[in-house]
Amino acid sequence: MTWLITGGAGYIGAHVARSMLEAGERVAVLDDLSSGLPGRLPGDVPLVHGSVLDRPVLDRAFAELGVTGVVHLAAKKQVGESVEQPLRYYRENLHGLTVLLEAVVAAGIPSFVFSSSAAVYGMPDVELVTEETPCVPINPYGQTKLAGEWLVRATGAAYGISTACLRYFNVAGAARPELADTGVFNIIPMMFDRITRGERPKIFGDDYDTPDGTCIRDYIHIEDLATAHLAAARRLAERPGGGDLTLNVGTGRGVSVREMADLIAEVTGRGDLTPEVEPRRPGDPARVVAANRRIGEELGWRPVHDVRSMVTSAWEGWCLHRPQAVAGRP
Ligand SMILES: O=c1ccn([C@@H]2O[C@H](COP(=O)(O)OP(=O)(O)O[C@H]3O[C@H](CO)[C@H](O)[C@H](O)[C@H]3O)[C@@H](O)[C@H]2O)c(=O)[nH]1
Repeated sequence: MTWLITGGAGYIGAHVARSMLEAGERVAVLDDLSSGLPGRLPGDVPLVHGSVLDRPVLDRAFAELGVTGVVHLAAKKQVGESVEQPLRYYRENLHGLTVLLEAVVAAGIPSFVFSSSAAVYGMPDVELVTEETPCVPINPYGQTKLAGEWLVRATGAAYGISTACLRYFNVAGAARPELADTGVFNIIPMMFDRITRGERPKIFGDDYDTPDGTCIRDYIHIEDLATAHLAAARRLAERPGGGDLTLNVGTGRGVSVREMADLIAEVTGRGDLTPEVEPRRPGDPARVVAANRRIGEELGWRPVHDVRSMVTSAWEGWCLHRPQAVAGRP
């Protein structure tokens, strides 16, 4: 099989590509390089510079590369930006998916893995979020992921394509510093950013109904997330002809913002910069932790990395990508 990974030069995509290559799969990448970096990929991986919105590029790539399965990760993923620019998010995430699926159907490709998100659940009011927990997304980003799942399942059912929708929880860490996330959009890089400026990290709200008052999340190491894609892709390849899987990809362990801040202080050696508590950030659920039984049963997958290795590897990546900032810190 040859798997085409859309968005394969991105932070998550490059880790998925690496994991699949190491397991002996044949991989090619399609990326518009709007945020992806070609240097994240081994030189011998075919890289098509193009968008999932560009049907002729897709048709050509499928034919020339002999693509037999797609792992679709190319998408916009910033919640705040999606509120400001909903049309852009619907266009890139949902229209892009539609064009891609049309090309998949036309080419007769039998397997499709879709990158979904815990954002589909919105503000879940449960201890552990199962795949049956109602999906009530609260921002355009989550809406495009939920509607994307519907579209993937409906297309799979209509055309006999085997599909998997993977709902990622909070992704963090890096397999190697060069592959680290370069964005500053999530708690770990946001706290690194403050710390390297010599500023105190911020905690958005400590009056939630949780043991220490701060929000709880389920952080999943990017290498574990990548092996979940590998396992899903292999499962689809083994069972062609249709059928769909919808799976949470999380650890089942909750970590509070306060615990994360303590760990970050320890790893960066800046315990002197005690966090400052800010008001709650609008739209933050108190607790989002995955039930991960289904993915264990379906794919035999389980996470093996802990939160400390996520923070440590993310910090190594941060230091590599911002050497001056880190060297110049007070
Ligand atoms: O400097 C910071 C940054 C974040 N937080 C807090 O840390 C928690 C995690 O925030 P992130 O921004 O890292 O992640 P979210 O849980 O808000 O969002 C993530 O998970 C969502 C699904 O639940 C979506 O997938 C989204 O794209 C992804 O970034 C939140 O309580 C947030 O308020 C802080 O206290 N201080």
